[in-house]
Amino acid sequence: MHIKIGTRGSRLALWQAYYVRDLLLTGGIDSEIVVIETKGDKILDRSLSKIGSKGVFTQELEDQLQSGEIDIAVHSAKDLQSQLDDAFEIIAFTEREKANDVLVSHNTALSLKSGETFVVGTSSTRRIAILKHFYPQIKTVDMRGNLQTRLRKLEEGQCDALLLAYAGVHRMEYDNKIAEHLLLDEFTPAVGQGSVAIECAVTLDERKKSLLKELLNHKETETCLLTERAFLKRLQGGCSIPVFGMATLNEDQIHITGGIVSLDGSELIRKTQTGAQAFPEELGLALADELLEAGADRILQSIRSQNTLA
Ligand SMILES: NCc1[nH]cc(CCC(=O)O)c1CC(=O)O
Repeated sequence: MHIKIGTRGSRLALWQAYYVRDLLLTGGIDSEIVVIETKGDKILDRSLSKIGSKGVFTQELEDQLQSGEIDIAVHSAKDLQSQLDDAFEIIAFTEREKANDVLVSHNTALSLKSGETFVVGTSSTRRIAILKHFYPQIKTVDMRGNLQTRLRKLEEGQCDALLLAYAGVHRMEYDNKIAEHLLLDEFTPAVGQGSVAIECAVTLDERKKSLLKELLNHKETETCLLTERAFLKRLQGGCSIPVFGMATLNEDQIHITGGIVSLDGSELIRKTQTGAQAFPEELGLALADELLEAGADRILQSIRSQNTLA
């Protein structure tokens, strides 16, 4: 059997594709990597919320899954929208890396906790709103592009530090620039952060599907991500909405903590729920419902009206 792996061309995306290729090789399966450029890779000068975030990094990959040019598409799980088109499915989530965010700088003495004022580069609405909530002394500047581009901008002095996912920083071997590991109960990650999702067309050969699942899927991570993604789907949070959520598994219990922050950081709602491992989606939906009742509904409304005005 031979598998064609579709991926975007950034260094992090290629790392993910080679990681999947290695897992397949360990199981005796040969594969090749097909690099596909997406709209999100081409458009760097406008904010994602303006080009319409839905599928900008996935459309071209899905086109090639559908036509059979590639067997699987490899994504950072957090970049994959919570509601896939009916023609596609996620067949595997790889084992999650540590999911926390980190502060990255040439000056590794920098710290949010220090209370000092400095400039942080990030385009994530979640990170900006959480910074405003817990660390109002910090200034932020918009910082798009892949990790290498952002690090170059840091080097040029456009900001003092970047706020990034540990997983990407570690995979790109920039660990020596980590100034601070941020707390999971302040900077709760985006849903899916740290795991790689494997997508295929529902029509893919069943033999291929079951072998891919066996070699690539990490059961515990899958349970956590199914919980988180059901939660996100109910809140309808794309990347332009500061929703956060993270599930962990302890014996046969899933714990999920999740919430939402208003764009100006003034209001942050967080809730935690625990449920049986056998019912991840139900737990994610229950947490979302609890949040909606506790005021997330109102925050979402106000964010949506601000986004349409922008
Ligand atoms: N939105 C871009 C993106 N998608 C996945 C990662 C990091 C790796 C991961 O979480 O899988 C990043 C960069 C970042 O947020 O720092």
